[in-house]
Amino acid sequence: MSAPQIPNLHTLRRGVGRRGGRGRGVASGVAESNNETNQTRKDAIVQSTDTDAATSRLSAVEAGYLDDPFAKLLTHGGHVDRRLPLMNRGTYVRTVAIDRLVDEFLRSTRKCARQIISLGAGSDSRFFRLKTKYPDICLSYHEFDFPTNTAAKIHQMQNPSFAHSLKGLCNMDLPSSSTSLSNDGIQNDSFQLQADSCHYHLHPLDLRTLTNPKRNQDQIKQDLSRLGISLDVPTLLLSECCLIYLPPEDADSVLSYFTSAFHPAIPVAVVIYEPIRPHDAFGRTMVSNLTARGIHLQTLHAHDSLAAQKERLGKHGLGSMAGKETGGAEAADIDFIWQTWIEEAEKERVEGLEWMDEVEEWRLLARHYCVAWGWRETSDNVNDSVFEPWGQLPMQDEEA
Ligand SMILES: C[S@@+](CC[C@H](N)C(=O)[O-])C[C@H]1O[C@@H](n2cnc3c(N)ncnc32)[C@H](O)[C@@H]1O
Repeated sequence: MSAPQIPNLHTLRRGVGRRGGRGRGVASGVAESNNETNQTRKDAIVQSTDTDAATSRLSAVEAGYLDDPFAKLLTHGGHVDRRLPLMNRGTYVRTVAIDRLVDEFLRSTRKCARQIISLGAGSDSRFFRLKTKYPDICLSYHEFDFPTNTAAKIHQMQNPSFAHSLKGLCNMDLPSSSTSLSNDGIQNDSFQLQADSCHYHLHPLDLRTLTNPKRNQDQIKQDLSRLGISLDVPTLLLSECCLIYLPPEDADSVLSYFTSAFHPAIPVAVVIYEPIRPHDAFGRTMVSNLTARGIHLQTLHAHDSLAAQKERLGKHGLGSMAGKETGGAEAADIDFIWQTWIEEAEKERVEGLEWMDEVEEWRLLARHYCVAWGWRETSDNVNDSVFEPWGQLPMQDEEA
């Protein structure tokens, strides 16, 4: 959720604004360029969405919604103008919802090693927050993003205040060797941090390059092992507003690439956060506002509802299963999550942070973003289940 994405409610009441406008101008200009320049330009726009995400996070932190000392350190410039209250609340709910799923995953795998793979992680600070919250955690955390974005993140990390916080809060040191921080090195190699059994890997990689249909399962397993990804530990794959920017077939291939590499006996889960419901007035205006900025939510129409998101997860082998294999696929919108996942006292705290005039807009906006989560595992008994707590979360039954 970022400010220019919010449709103006007055416009909605009068009817949806005309499509085109600035978007058509941008589109025709781009069409005149050759394909490569065209793609580079489109990619640059997608890469820049990380600035929206990072500045929204920082705004929510500075307004008191979230406690995240790393948000400022990982945001270029370290300062943002305050977002609207409904934006701050949206960022808050999105973050705590994903944190809750991640926390349950970590809690139920506490006795063993586990792994999180974050697609299009951008400037996300989740790994550092987790390491601060669980100092002795045994976790491999892999982040993927375009080289431009991983380079920018490493640049932010080179700031002495980041190194200081990393040491103080996470008991981790930045590598002293300049090789892993050099501009040359980061284009090809992943950047790594390590403290005891906790590993952080930052991979500069365009995810679309993983979608080569000619690579067979053995080659994929070799690729993953070269990246340091283990195929024998419980793994959570996270796409927080990333796969939506890929062509639908590429987004599907990326999900298959990761989920199919694991043996069925290894617990595997996917968490996705992205917009939904593009067909109503608010959704159409949201899409058209983004199109005007050159941003195309490429998978939005393919996975446009809670049901479609669950079906998508089911197609990747995450969902209800027979016999020893168990699983599930669920989805809930941000409005539902705000109402049912957040405890009353915490809701009161959040509501007390800022006066929100735009309650109607908030609900509309919140109904157009969802979290979807799917899992599979093999367990004889509920006590061994990694994902049993996920099945206990309040579920949204219907498209309301
Ligand atoms: C809206 S930002 C979200 C960043 C982060 N997940 C968060 O929620 O704060 C989307 C991110 O996905 C990344 N992304 C989109 N397409 C990608 C691709 N093909 N390969 C790697 N990263 C990609 C972008 O570069 C950007 O950093």
